[in-house]
Amino acid sequence: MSSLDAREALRLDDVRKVYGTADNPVTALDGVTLRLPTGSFTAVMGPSGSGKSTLLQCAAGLDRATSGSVTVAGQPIPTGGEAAVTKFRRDRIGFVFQQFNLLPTLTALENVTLPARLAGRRVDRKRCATLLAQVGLGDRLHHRPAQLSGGQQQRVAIARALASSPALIFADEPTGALDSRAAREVLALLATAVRDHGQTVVMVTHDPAAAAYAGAVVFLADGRIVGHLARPTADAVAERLAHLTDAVAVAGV
Ligand SMILES: Nc1ncnc2c1ncn2[C@@H]1O[C@H](COP(=O)(O)OP(=O)(O)OP(=O)(O)O)[C@@H](O)[C@H]1O
Repeated sequence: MSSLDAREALRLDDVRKVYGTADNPVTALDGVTLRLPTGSFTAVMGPSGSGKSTLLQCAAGLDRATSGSVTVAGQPIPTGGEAAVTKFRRDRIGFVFQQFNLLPTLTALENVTLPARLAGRRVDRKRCATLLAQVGLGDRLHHRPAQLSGGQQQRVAIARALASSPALIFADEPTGALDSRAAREVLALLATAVRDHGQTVVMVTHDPAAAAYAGAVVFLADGRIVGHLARPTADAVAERLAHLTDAVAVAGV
């Protein structure tokens, strides 16, 4: 595939991220190369401190890699000022966070239309309402977040992420604040967005049961990709993860 191939929703080439000072550097990502095709659902897993959040931050343009390149749907993340990167993110990337990140004073529908309003795009309220109906909240359009359960709030956040038809959705521990039933509903929605609508999703999770909803799992340890599992089951993921955590402990990291 060429470097401008839009069938590749995400491409990382030899991405390194070093925090700290020259005297005391912390290498959070140590040469990560990754290609994710459009329409894929990938879970990113690894021991604590392995670089999962850093990978997501750099891949989403929320933080800048120290070296290497990140390409979203064939377009490199701009290297210019913050305004260009913000526009790039708004146009191409959706986010789902552990704590939902809804605005408490806005209704469900207003939360879903907000990104378009902020970006100065035409607001398609009908489409946003349809998305809320698709995530099972057709009768909650005018409720505020405090009037919704955690699972319902996360479903609003998913509708919000889908509203701009982004090339890529990043989900950071999307089920971390939910009970297991609400978690299953949220994961099923993400999987449906991928299967039925060709959405691309990258999800950071600690939970093997959540990872099993993805089509593939990428394992990180010590800032490097150390494994890949296609068609994961919760048991297979848990086993791989246990080995990784043991290996990190043995290495004294
Ligand atoms: N802003 C920062 N400044 C310095 N070091 C950092 C910073 N952010 C992360 N790190 C370090 O980079 C490494 C990777 O951190 P990261 O948060 O990406 O790991 P993680 O896999 O997401 O961990 P967890 O599962 O615990 O959330 C760790 O060693 C961490 O201490």
